[in-house]
Amino acid sequence: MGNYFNTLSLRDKLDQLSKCRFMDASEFSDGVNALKGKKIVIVGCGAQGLNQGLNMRDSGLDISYALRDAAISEKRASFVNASENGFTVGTYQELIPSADLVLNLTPDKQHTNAVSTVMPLMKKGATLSYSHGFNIVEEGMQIRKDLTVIMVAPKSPGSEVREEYKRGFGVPTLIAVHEENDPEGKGWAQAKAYAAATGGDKAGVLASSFIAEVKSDLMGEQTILCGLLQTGSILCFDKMVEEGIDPGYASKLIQYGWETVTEGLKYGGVTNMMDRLSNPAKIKAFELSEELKDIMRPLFQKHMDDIMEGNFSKGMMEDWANDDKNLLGWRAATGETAFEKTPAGDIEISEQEYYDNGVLMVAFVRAGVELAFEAMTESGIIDASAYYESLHETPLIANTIARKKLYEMNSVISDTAEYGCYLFDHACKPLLTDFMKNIKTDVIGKAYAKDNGTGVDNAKLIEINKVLRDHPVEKVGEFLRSSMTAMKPIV
Ligand SMILES: NC(=O)C1=CN([C@@H]2O[C@H](COP(=O)(O)OP(=O)(O)OC[C@H]3O[C@@H](n4cnc5c(N)ncnc54)[C@H](OP(=O)(O)O)[C@@H]3O)[C@@H](O)[C@H]2O)C=CC1
Ligand SMILES: CC[C@](O)(C(C)=O)C(=O)O
Ligand SMILES: [Mg+2]
Ligand SMILES: [Mg+2]
Repeated sequence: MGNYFNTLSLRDKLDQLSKCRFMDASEFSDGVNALKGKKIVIVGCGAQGLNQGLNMRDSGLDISYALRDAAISEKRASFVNASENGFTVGTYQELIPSADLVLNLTPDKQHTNAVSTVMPLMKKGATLSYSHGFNIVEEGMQIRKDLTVIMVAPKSPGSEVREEYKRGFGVPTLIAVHEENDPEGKGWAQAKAYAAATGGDKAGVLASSFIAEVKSDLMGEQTILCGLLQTGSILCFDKMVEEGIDPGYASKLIQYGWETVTEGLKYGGVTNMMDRLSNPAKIKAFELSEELKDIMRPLFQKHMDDIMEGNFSKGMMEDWANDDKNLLGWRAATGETAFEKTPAGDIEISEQEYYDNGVLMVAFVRAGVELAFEAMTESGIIDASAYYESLHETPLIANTIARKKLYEMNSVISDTAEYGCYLFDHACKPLLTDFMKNIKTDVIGKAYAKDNGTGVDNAKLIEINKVLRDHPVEKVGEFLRSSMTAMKPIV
């Protein structure tokens, strides 16, 4: 075993990275039929395992959970989650041999161990599925040649996979078939049915590759999705308190502010989010985000390069082998931040006030979305995938912060994402020290002056609007959102 991506020629690498086709709704006309009546066994009942299973059962499929013996005998959270939701739960020996489709939804760190244990028990010709391709791409896991290997990767935390499904919508999903494991040619039909069963087809599905999924997923989660939201939360909170804003107000503005401003993003892209500001505030947010882009661009590019070259996965696997020393230290430090420890105050903040008093947060979101999108597409990742990984998923992660701050975000996302989030955050905060020295409460904590004495420079405003609307993330976003007809408001 070794890094599979690094064994490929440059030509093959580029070919795999560019595999990403937006699927037409008509390709899902067969719904879940390819899996109807099949025995589907999920290994692991955590963030993705439980929520995907609930959606798939509601879509009419036969779902049960195979858990480790100790999880059953000790009645661990996974056992309680599955059994209290009325699913059949059994040991590997009891459930895996008769399974037609096994969903490996254990943490990535455990994949080699879990797959090595489960694979010998799988019947000939069965299918093994992943929701993230790290084990295949970064670790080079080899799967028995009679087994079909597919991937159905929701571009969302597990909790939101369920919430969006209950709203009658879904989350964008990447599907793939491992080319080395499709002996019966049934992989694509099963992956499509699985994506339909989780509701993914309502939001948009990309027919992609394991490689394209891994490289884009790691980049999104480390930078804009989790890393930058963590950095932005901590810096904005500390600044407000330093400048005399009531800590309860500051805490609330951030905890719920990301969710509110990124709801505007989800509906109408960066353009709509920025349009929610007054014209003077929009000009200010644009200027701040341009500055942020210049400062943070090298860091975004470094993360993309490290992911592509395998340096990121190597470093994280070294931490796995070192009992997660870095991860656990970073997790503890996050729990000690003032933002995390200050409860949101019992103060009414209107939807518009989140925008008006959160100009810097809007600037962070615009800068992060555009930088992540640019770094991904410059490295060969297709624009639709980069859009889902940057712009569309940011509000889904923001929803988790609204529930219980950074603790909730970092608990709900995968261990891989959590590691990358801290790695980015620890590199990003020092980079922004000088930038933050010039920040005052006019852009975070209080409303930006409607007219700061100079009025609005029309020519400048027109130019800014053009720059925002002409960014490639806005172009592809307009196309992808046109098929999201079932999207429902959250805020
Ligand atoms: N978190 C998310 O929202 C997303 C995750 N993904 C991907 O989905 C997959 C699952 O991630 P996630 O849902 O976060 O995982 P979780 O950490 O939530 O999964 C925990 C589950 O895995 C079980 N488990 C842990 N170790 C082992 C092991 N060695 N053998 C068998 N079972 C084990 C646990 O059972 P036990 O009770 O026995 O400990 C528990 O049921 C990953 O590939 C991840 O990258 C993709 C998109 C988003
Ligand atoms: C954002 C992190 C993620 O990739 C996800 C929820 O999509 C993960 O691995 O948790
Ligand atoms: Mg992801
Ligand atoms: Mg991930």
